[in-house]
Amino acid sequence: MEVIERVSTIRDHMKALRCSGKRIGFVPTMGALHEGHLQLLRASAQENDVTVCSIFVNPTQFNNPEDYKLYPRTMEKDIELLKSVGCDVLFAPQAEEVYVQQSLLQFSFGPLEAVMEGEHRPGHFNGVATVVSKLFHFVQPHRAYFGQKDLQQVAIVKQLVQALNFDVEVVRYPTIREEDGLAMSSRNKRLDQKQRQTATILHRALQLAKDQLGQKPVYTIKVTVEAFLAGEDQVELEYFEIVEPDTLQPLAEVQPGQEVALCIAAFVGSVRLIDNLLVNLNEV
Ligand SMILES: Nc1ncnc2c1ncn2[C@@H]1O[C@H](COP(=O)(O)OP(=O)(O)OP(=O)(O)O)[C@@H](O)[C@H]1O
Ligand SMILES: CC(C)(CO)[C@@H](O)C(=O)[O-]
Ligand code: BAL
Repeated sequence: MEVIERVSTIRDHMKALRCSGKRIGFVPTMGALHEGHLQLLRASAQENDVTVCSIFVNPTQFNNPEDYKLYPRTMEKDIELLKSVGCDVLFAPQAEEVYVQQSLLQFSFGPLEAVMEGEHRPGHFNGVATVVSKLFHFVQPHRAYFGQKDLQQVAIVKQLVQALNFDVEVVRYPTIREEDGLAMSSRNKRLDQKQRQTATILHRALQLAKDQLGQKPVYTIKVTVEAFLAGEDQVELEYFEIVEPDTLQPLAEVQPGQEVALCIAAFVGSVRLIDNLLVNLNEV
């Protein structure tokens, strides 16, 4: 596996690969890799000639400085894991090179960024859109893989690709979970043993809501989920929403046969976690 730090080097390397007719798959990450990331990488390795992974803890998408400082960084172990799944190129740039000047770019995603992560993490999607645009320019992938765990991020990236005419196919890959249902996430590494057990409450809350879908009104389901989390020590619910899965707009009611997304964000101790479930109302 090639490990590349410099922007000029990755540009030259990718240009050469594209010119030789290779199909390029790309998995952007912030590192501290886990099985969720590895599945995205395996899918890319299977569906493309060359797989590139980026590891870059992007400062502009953190609305909370403490979250940025404490974000897990495990580069040596990450390199071993990348080799084990057949990744061809790791791009791990320095922030000074990605941001040669303070970023002044302003994106606007309209209603899509007015809810959930966009509402609760001001500036977050502007930082994501900025860095994803830069990474797409550097890597020039044919396909880019993103996890369903960050459902709103996938929708933002799809809108970005359309708005800027990037010639990139965006693939949404299903959420990979621990055996007890907790969605894998790099931030899980910051949970202590007790909090790690408690953290399954996000998934349990989504299951509880799913069981009531189509039987109880949306408002009642939301109140039930709020009460479920309110009873738990060290847990603070930020939002629970039932939304349309593409526009991410909250639904006041649901119809038979409709596809909906159940989305949740909550603090467990000081660690903020998110999760979601896609549900077809015909199947509940
Ligand atoms: N459990 C998972 N299943 C599938 N994809 C995942 C999972 N966790 C993360 N991803 C995807 O991996 C890519 C890189 O994510 P990132 O490096 O931020 O890791 P993360 O585990 O989401 O960490 P955190 O949420 O703590 O930032 C994103 O597209 C993300 O959606
Ligand atoms: C897409 C991404 C790598 C941009 O920094 C990040 O938001 C992530 O890891 O999901
Ligand atoms: N995995 C999404 C990136 C973030 O939470 O900042």
